[in-house]
Amino acid sequence: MSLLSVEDLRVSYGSREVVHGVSFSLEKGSRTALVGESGSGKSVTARAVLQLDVAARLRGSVRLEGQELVDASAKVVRSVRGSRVGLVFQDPLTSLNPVMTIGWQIMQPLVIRGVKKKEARERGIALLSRLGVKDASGRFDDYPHQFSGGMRQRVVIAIAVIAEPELLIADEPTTALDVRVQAAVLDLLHEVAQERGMAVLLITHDLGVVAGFADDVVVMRHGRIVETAPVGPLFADPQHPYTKGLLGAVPRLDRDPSQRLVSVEEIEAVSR
Ligand SMILES: Nc1ncnc2c1ncn2[C@@H]1O[C@H](COP(=O)(O)OP(=O)(O)OP(=O)(O)O)[C@@H](O)[C@H]1O
Repeated sequence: MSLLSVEDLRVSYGSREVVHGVSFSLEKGSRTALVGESGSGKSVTARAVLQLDVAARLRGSVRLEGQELVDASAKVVRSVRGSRVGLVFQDPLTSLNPVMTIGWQIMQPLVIRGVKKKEARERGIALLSRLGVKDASGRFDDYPHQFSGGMRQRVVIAIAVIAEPELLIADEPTTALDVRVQAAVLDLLHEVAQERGMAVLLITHDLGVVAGFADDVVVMRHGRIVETAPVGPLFADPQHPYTKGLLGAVPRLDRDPSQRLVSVEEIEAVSR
């Protein structure tokens, strides 16, 4: 049985349907990237998995290890959120509480599950250190404003994974960071996911980050999936014209410099 199985998921806001029946699945411990240009429905799809948006009306099926979430009670969905499925969003500042120490925030998912404070603290410091924060014990009682953007995003990841969820949904987790920090944070996320056997659904518009991170890629466009493939075949031999266009728009060091990049208008034209 798949860890996450999404079938014919439709999402509407009022009378406007923005996701038109998407289906994909994630196996335990696997990493899938959901890619597509801005507005293609990636975030709406990811948020629908955990019903984070009260205004969204869902149809279809979202099952976590066979358990249907679309028509589940709010209590069931709440119990899945944060414990079985962790979440990381783009902006670490809005994800953190500015008046609580980062240590307190990292410990919370454990403390509310009955772990003693001393143990929660030790596990929090070890995880923060694993995520590349130097002097993690000395900095555990700092406040978010005392951390740089890259460090804050490590804190957000620590909060999301400390209770060892089976699945992490990471929506553009590094977009707000500079390129060097982006790569470091994604590498760490990859390592921590592997160590813990945690599956990851990574939402990104950046195909450059997909190659080193994901096993499988789901390409969305205009609220539909246009292609699903393992990462190797997708990069080597994309089937859909839109995917070809997306790949053609990625700058590569090994590209023949005499060839231009493909523009978004050209992608639109070729896949219309
Ligand atoms: N709360 C909302 N109410 C109404 N429409 C929404 C809402 N959230 C998203 N949409 C619409 O759904 C469509 C898909 O948006 P979504 O945010 O999923 O795109 P995306 O692929 O994640 O793009 P981006 O990378 O820019 O976040 C867009 O047309 C957007 O305007």
